[in-house]
Amino acid sequence: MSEQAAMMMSDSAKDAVMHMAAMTPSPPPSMSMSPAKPKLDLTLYLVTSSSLLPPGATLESHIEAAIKGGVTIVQLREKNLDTAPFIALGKRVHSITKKYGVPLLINDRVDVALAVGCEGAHIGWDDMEYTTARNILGPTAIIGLSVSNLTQASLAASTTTDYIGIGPVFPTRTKPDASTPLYPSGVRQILGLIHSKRPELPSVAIGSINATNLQAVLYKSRPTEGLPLAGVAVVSAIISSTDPESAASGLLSLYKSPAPWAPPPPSQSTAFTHFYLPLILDKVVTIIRSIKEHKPLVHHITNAVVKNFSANVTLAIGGSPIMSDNFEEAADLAAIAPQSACLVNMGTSGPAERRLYALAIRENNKAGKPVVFDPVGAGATGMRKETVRWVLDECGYVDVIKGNEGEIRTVAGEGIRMKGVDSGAGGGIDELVKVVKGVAARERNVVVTTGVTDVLSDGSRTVLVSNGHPFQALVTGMGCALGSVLCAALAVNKDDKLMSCLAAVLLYNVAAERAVKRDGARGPGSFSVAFLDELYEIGEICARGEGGWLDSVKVEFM
Ligand SMILES: Cc1ncc(COP(=O)(O)OP(=O)(O)O)c(N)n1
Ligand SMILES: Cc1ncsc1CCOP(=O)(O)O
Repeated sequence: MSEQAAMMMSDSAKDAVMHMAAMTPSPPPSMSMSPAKPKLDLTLYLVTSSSLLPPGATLESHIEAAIKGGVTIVQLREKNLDTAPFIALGKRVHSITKKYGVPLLINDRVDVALAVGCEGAHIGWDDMEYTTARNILGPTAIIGLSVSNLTQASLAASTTTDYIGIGPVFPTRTKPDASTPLYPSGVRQILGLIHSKRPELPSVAIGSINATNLQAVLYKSRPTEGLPLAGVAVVSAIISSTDPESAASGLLSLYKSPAPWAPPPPSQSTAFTHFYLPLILDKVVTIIRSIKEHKPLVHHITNAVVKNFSANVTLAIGGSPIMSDNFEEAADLAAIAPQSACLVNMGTSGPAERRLYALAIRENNKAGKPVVFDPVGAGATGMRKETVRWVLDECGYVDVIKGNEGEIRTVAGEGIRMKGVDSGAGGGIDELVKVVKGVAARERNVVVTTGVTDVLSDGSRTVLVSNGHPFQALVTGMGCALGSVLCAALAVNKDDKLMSCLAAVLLYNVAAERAVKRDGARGPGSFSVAFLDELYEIGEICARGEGGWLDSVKVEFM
């Protein structure tokens, strides 16, 4: 179809042409858009929307600047243009993209793509059916398909599409009619499904991706098996910028650098790989000694009930506690100390606290400082469930989630209701292990579940710890203050987060056992004082390089 023909045709005539093309089993060579399939690099995918340009900017100059900044593929997505101006714009833009060897695709309008003679089209579920588009554009055109759920992903992966656009990842103002946000965990599920159907098929994510969340999207969406995202697609992050070249180069450099919270390659964190107990306990001692040596800062965003006890626990192990709910110092606190971590405990949270969690998590992510999230009472109210979802889906990355069984089951999505904030009970330990592993794999972090037997997992390695004492359940703040110890251990040992958590849990629970053996620990009150003494004492023992206190550990590796 020629440019003129496409411009002059009514919609029904166009449909008729498309329909005829659909009936054609293989396209005549003249319909092919280019002799060979252009190289597809989805790394940084610019999707346009002229309406979002800053005042005075032109789409052409913006696209050229963005390509100079590193954009690898462009999609012309202009919802309000009639056919003739759309084709004219397409031709102008194509003359730019061709200069840089960057493919240009047209959104929705296969006829416009054909008239422009560009490299292909991107089509959604309300647009032309894939086979029809392929028949019209020919085998060498690049054609991408949108998917917003598993059913669409399954259908799209059974076509010969060149790539899949998964979205929206987050809520976005750019596409008011977009489906429910998938968040990185939903993208991950879709990637898993695509892998099972077409293992080589590349995908990009789209929907409010920007410099703040790009690395979290990449990291959290990465499936255990199969291809990770082949790129990210953005509209406003580049189009609305007054400096599109820097916006693009900034995104590209974030894309190419490892996330600050990503653990080093496995060869550097060997200690926990073979579950060799003496080696592991050696490492536990080293971590506890290191807390005393480096006095890591633990920024507590925690509930009023437990602040005092948490500060005392942090001090007893050699850390440096700061309790701050101040928006204005969250960024400084994340950056100020060479070794620090942030505890986000949602014990008493409301809308203001939620905004603070978001800020603190982002600032600590940026600074490469670990974040521990304690979803206190997660299942108790709708608001708490929503806070959990929001922290995990929208606030960036949390390195560790720590909670009791009921809380972790809620995080897993079981939605059980809890009475107050005490532990809920579920099935047996094997079933709990499955849940804990599942959450850790989904979030790509470490999950610590406290109970008579604590279950720690990073999604592939799991360890059970059965130390501790029933008095722990009778002291307010005892569960929350474990978050402080986890933070201190993570701050001094980021290489193997599961190992840091194990060190914290062993220190905490062995201290509890030793506390009840002390003279005078008659009940919860005297126990809590003796417990602080024991935390301190074990730190001193570790500082001397001694590991005898670990003789009583009850750990099982799975
Ligand atoms: C790369 C990429 N992925 C998804 C979309 C969304 O396409 P669609 O569902 O057709 O919605 P509109 O863009 O037409 O509003 C996309 N455009 N690009
Ligand atoms: C086209 C599209 N498809 C899903 S979300 C979206 C819009 C993305 O725009 P932005 O990057 O500005 O959120």
